[in-house]
Amino acid sequence: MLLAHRLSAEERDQLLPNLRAVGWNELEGRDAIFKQFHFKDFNRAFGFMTRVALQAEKLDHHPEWFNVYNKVHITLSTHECAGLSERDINLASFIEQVAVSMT
Ligand SMILES: C[C@H](O)[C@H](O)[C@H]1CNC2=NC(N)=NC(=O)C2=N1
Repeated sequence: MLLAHRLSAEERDQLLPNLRAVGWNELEGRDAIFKQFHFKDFNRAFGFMTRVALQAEKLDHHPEWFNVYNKVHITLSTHECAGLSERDINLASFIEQVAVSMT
């Protein structure tokens, strides 16, 4: 896989507004993005996680996440570059598509 690089200020200005608009935010104190999802019940939440997990494995890019019942909290960051890379943006975009289809 291509080496990941931390997004530049210009790249962030270009790529983050779409994700901010749907609830993703940059963390303070860590170069990562975060969003909380709420579903109707555990089945929906876990179905969502299953679909994201399979894609994450395919991309070899995995979410840090927390689930209880119908809540899923997700943090995305790239270890290789110790921060936010295009891989996180791509995975977040995929996650959004799945979430829309599950709510
Ligand atoms: C060796 C392998 O490419 C790395 O461990 C992958 C696996 N999944 C990963 N997931 C995330 N979110 N960030 C990474 O840097 C990462 N690295």
